[in-house]
Amino acid sequence: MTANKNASILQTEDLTKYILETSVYPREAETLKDIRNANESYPMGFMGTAPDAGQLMAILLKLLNAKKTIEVGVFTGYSLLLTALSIPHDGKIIAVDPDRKAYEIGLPSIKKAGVEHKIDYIESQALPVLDKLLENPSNDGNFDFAFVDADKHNYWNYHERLIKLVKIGGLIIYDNTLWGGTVAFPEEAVLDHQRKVRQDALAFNEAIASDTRVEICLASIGDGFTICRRAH
Ligand SMILES: C[S@@+](CC[C@H](N)C(=O)[O-])C[C@H]1O[C@@H](n2cnc3c(N)ncnc32)[C@H](O)[C@@H]1O
Repeated sequence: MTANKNASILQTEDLTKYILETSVYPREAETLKDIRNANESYPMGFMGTAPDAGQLMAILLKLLNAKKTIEVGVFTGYSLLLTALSIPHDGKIIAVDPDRKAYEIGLPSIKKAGVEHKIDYIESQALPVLDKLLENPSNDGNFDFAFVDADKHNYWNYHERLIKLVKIGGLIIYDNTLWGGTVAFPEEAVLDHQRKVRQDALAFNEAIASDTRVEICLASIGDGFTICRRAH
């Protein structure tokens, strides 16, 4: 068994296509489409957050009335723009990624959408930025929402920091936690290039499942979305 890269976690291209074409693309903002289109010709453009998972994230942001958020792993900005479109006019996103070149691909769409003022983009590795935020006690529990879609081996390090920065009742979402379905593959079916990140995903999934500080749902959407609600 190998992951079908066009089929998301559903593993059938037809079903993925049906969901996208029926309920996602017809309602997707033009500026988000622009980023998706730009990704098609950008190296590793497939890394953009899956639009159906993004649609779920937009609803959660609105249900939460999220105003202050953190994004770890921006790439060309699909999930960032989606977040900026889902929070109020005076909402703020601290968005961290060392790859400014990728961010600049999506920046014209972010500007066109009129939401650039909500974004504080920090060109950096995320851990030092989160540590810096934690140095200021007024940041404890000061964020409504965080989205993590970056280096998978650091997910637990991000979690230990974000659990302090996000308020009780706030959400942290981790992307790619099913890693193309490989988390459930027998070892011999896993391709060499999938092995390392699959191990990271397995370790993270096990750790988060026994973390009593959060309520969790591993939603089988996109490439696996682990939704955590800070419980205390
Ligand atoms: C899967 S992409 C993010 C996709 C993005 N959510 C979107 O919708 O387009 C992963 C991103 O994580 C970034 N990244 C990798 N290591 C990082 C780190 N230590 N801190 C912050 N970002 C990192 C990469 O530069 C890359 O842009």
